[in-house]
Amino acid sequence: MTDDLLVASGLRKAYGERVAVHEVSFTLRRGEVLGLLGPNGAGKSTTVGMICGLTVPDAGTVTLAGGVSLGRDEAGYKRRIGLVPQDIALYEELPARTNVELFGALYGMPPERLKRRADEVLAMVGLTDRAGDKPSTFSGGMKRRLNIACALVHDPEVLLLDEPTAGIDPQSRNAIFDNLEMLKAAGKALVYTTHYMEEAERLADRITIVDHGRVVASGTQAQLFALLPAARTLHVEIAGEPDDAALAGLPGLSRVGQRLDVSVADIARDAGTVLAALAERGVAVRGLASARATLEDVFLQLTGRQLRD
Ligand SMILES: Nc1ncnc2c1ncn2[C@@H]1O[C@H](COP(=O)(O)OP(=O)(O)OP(=O)(O)O)[C@@H](O)[C@H]1O
Repeated sequence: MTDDLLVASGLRKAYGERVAVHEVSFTLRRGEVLGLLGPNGAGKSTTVGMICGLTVPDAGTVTLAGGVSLGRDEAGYKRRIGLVPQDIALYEELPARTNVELFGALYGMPPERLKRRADEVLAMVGLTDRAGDKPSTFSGGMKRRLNIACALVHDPEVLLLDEPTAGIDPQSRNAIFDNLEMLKAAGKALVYTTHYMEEAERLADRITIVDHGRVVASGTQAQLFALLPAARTLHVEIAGEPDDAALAGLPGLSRVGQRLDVSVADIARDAGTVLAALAERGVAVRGLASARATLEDVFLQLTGRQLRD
């Protein structure tokens, strides 16, 4: 018996000769945000499409708790899933409230419940005051939030969000993150696709890194950072021109002009050792800073490439 709410197993999709998703598997639990992190073209949208039933996989299965799958009970499956697509999907000239109600009607929600629920989801995304206005008068961030409200109207257990912050300002992005954190606290399970490692770091409990349609690593942030040879980099600013011969033999060190970057596993333990070794070699230190490893470092370590172009 597992407490997985959704299990995606061996998903594969090719478009003609091009294989968009080779083999993607992951699990999702209640109250969890799973980050699907990967560069443009990694296969994230195709994967999301297969989970919500918009794209038919060539192979693989997606099963919800209770054994419900698209093949066995399509309507039952879709009622439990909400999708916030990458491209905003709204009727621009219909009021925000009508947009939400239309999405609810697709799921056959009875009118009374739909009315109540439309109020709830519009409040949730902070659009109560604009419920009677048309999306054509909204900012990009407000449209994104309305799209989230539409995806939530039928009260799904799983919410799939495909790059939901594309093209919006930082303030709107924070408003969306607040909404998502609230949903998570309410026990919803979220799949959040992004190529922004900062977003995955902030929101995700577990992260599945995809590249070229394959899962290259999966785990909590701590588990992913453990794949790196060092958890932090120590930046040491030095005086004068260092003698490379004097620096030779110091492990994990690289020099960028008058800055030395030293990879260290444990800052408290290793910083003193590094400084002592430099003093011993007659290298004068003018400044010291440290930076923690990021998911960008993890991606680089695993693929040899940057996450962003
Ligand atoms: N309908 C389609 N027809 C043909 N090729 C497609 C189609 N959809 C996606 N692809 C290709 O599949 C690969 C994966 O695309 P996908 O959109 O899933 O990636 P992504 O990780 O979501 O990228 P992005 O963040 O840029 O949307 C790409 O090479 C893309 O060109």
